[in-house]
Amino acid sequence: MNDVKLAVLGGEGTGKSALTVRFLTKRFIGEYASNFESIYKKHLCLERKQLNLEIYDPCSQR
Ligand SMILES: Nc1nc2c(ncn2[C@@H]2O[C@H](COP(=O)(O)OP(=O)(O)OP(=O)(O)O)[C@@H](O)[C@H]2O)c(=O)[nH]1
Repeated sequence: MNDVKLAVLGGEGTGKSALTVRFLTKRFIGEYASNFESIYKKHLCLERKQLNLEIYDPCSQR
């Protein structure tokens, strides 16, 4: 089992949360409460390897 940690980086309002949630749920959700950071965890199988994926989605500084 491999652990993979991923951070989503980008400018304010560029769609970091939308991209992350779409990857995890296959759905586009238009609006978020984006004033807090989130860590998502997902278990997946990629090329026959089991992965524990942790995705860090930071909130922009305002
Ligand atoms: N039409 C469209 N709108 C998008 C897309 N991705 C993001 N948006 C919109 O762009 C806005 C910002 O998206 P977020 O995912 O909140 O962006 P973010 O980078 O996480 O924002 P911060 O954390 O505030 O910096 C939201 O209103 C989304 O609905 C897309 O692929 N298409």
